[in-house]
Amino acid sequence: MPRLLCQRLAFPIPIATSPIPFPYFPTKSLNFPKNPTPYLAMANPSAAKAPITHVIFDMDGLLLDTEKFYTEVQEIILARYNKTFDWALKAKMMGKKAIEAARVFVEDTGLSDSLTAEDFLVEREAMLQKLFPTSELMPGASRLIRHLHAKAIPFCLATGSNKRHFELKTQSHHELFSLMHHVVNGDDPEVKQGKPSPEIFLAASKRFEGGPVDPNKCLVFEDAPSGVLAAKNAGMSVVMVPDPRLDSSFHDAADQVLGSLLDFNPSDWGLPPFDNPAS
Ligand SMILES: O=P(O)(O)OC[C@@H](O)CO
Ligand SMILES: [Mg+2]
Repeated sequence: MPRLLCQRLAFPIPIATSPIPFPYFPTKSLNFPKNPTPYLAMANPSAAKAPITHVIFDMDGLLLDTEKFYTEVQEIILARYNKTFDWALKAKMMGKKAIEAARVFVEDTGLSDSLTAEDFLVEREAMLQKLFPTSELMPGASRLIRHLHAKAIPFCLATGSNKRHFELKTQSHHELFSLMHHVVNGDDPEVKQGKPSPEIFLAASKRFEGGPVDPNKCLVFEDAPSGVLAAKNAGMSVVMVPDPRLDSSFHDAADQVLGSLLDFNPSDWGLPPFDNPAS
């Protein structure tokens, strides 16, 4: 398996050459449904990797530095119950639709007798609405989006965030996010189940010009284990840019792992190279 030396992480990162056997179930419990409906990949897993023609971006934690807001608010709520928030719980919640993440939160913290998932969402909403408008871009996000746009590579957004939260988070980044061909939100009618279901990425692939796009030709960028699984379950390739505090065992399913979008080399995926790689 070729090994890509990744400058930032300073250790070789394997690029998966053989597709992950499908249906793919995580090696670690990611709060998968009790009787998991096998998410059979839509693409033939043995097919050689087609060149990438379309890109699908995740948003929270990948393009915008917003996961810290969820953590901050959840720590405040847990402190009221003398409990602490940890990255094992974070790994299970991130990337999910709000109500699905809320159910994980109240169950895993043992609060379900005193706090319903719905009440948790109400409690955190006011605090999040103050924080979201201050959302900043992750390193490399603007450069990559503008590069793909300049080279006419179709790209879109598929985020577990609902439309209201999307608007709050992007309100000072309108011009950049307006470059997206389309946006699929977590509360989209076509998205019945959140990540790791492949639904949101399959819905996103359908809405490109001439869609649905062959999943084999789609490259997803994600930060969360649930998002990486969703991409693999959709038969797509996925570059993971995880928070350094996330346990590295959650990197296994990704085709490539980077320390930052600044480390992404489009040529690795048959995409046009940056005009000025050092920028
Ligand atoms: O899918 P993304 O954009 O990461 O959104 C997830 C969000 O619900 C917070 O974890
Ligand atoms: Mg994310």
